[in-house]
Amino acid sequence: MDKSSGDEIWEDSFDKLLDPRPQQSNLNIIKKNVRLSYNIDTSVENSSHSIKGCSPKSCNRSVSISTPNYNHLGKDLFNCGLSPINRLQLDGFEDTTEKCNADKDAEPNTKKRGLIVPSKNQIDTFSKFSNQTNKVACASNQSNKIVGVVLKPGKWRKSLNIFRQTQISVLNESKKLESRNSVCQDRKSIFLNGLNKQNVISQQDFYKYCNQGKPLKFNAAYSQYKMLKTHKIGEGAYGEVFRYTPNRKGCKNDLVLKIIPIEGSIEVNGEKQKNFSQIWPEIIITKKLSSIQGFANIEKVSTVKGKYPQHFVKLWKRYDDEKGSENDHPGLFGENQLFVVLELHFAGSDMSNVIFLNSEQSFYALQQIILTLAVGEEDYQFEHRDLHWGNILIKSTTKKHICFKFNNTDLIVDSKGVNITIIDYTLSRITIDECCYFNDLSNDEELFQASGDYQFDIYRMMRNELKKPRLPNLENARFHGSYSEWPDFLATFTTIIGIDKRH
Ligand SMILES: Nc1ncnc2c1ncn2[C@@H]1O[C@H](COP(=O)(O)OP(=O)(O)OP(=O)(O)O)[C@@H](O)[C@H]1O
Repeated sequence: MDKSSGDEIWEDSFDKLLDPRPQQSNLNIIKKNVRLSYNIDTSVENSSHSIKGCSPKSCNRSVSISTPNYNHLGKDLFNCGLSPINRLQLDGFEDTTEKCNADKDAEPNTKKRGLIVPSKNQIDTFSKFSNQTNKVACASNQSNKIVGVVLKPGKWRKSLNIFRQTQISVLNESKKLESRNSVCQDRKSIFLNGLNKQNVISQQDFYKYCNQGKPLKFNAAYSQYKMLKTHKIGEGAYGEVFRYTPNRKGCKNDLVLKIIPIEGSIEVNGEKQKNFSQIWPEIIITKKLSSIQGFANIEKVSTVKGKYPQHFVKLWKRYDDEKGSENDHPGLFGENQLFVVLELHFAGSDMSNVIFLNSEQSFYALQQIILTLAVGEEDYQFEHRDLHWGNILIKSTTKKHICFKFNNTDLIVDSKGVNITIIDYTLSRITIDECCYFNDLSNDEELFQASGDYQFDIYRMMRNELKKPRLPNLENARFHGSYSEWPDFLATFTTIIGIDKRH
């Protein structure tokens, strides 16, 4: 906000907190040109102010943005059907503000958990245009709006899978889409500058990494007697997550098990199971980042074999009854099924389910997120690449401060009672000893066609950034998509905290 403009009138304690902090600017952690908050505080809700130099026209935003940021600056404040500002409306989404004329005669959209399924008209339009361009134009909409797969904000992979399952006949009409799907589902981890043989991790190498000679028996390794107060707390497209208190002395932390089926031939949750090589980057990344404040703390990785233990199946059913699961029933796994189990420290609830007590708390949570990313990037050229609020966990803490070590400099941030943890490195990238581990996102064409939230615009914007000519070396790869994500992230984040009146 331009202070000379007399706009201080709109400033509140939250904006003041966003003044660049000299220490972090000097370290290049906070860029000087990071956009400040748009004052999405409670004070702005009943106002219709604008920010100097950033009128909707002068903002120069792409017409494909489904959640234009400038909406909350003008009279359309909080009136965008796709905006996270109206997050609660998204579950039963009806886009009343930006309907395509072509939709007028369309049958109503089918709603399935977590997914806003496009109408037949939208899909036809999608198929028609997707062969020509990766921006799907809506015939009657002058603004070239993306109408591909409309996904719920946050975890998108399951929604995408459900879309594939439910719309399979329509997708079959488009050969190009069909072939993209098969490529996409057979996603491969790629080592940027590794040798070919490094692409393949043998079972034996994997077991060795887990300190095992062979897979353990699932039922015995995770018998219910070793675990107290076990319950399912979450799920992803790749696995189930259970929380428990270890039944052993001296173990202070609750742990979570992330159980991921691998190497099997049956599809699970609409995805082909990963093989050892494909899961390898996630394991390496999790282990490497584990010692950095703000990343998930891992206790151990193991490989187990066998049917899903009955006590986990019961907990899975309970979760399904209470909350509804989008995943396949784990009873489908046979005796020979292999699973990789990640044992992580319990790190709290994801941000979409947390209500901050005040603006300070949310601001310091943001500081923690930024510093975590900064340290990860500095130490390992880490990029998360899917950092939506479902992948940020928040836990209360009695510690007054959270300490980070950035480039041998200690940085201390107030906790304000919250501790953040960044999770889910499925799409992340890391460089260790000159070897870069990542999943190739470029095959996930539908992800770049998705709309429904500003989150999906970010994916497109990042892809465009990466398409810009550059030298194929690591230094360059590192430069792209680094701190440049922050302004948008910051804007989204401040939007999010503003909308839910969390302060
Ligand atoms: N360390 C943890 N502490 C607390 N909850 C966790 C932890 N790790 C995972 N979870 C919970 O489990 C859910 C799924 O975990 P995660 O995102 O790692 O799975 P995934 O299969 O990789 O997801 P995706 O579908 O995005 O690929 C999270 O959203 C979160 O609610």
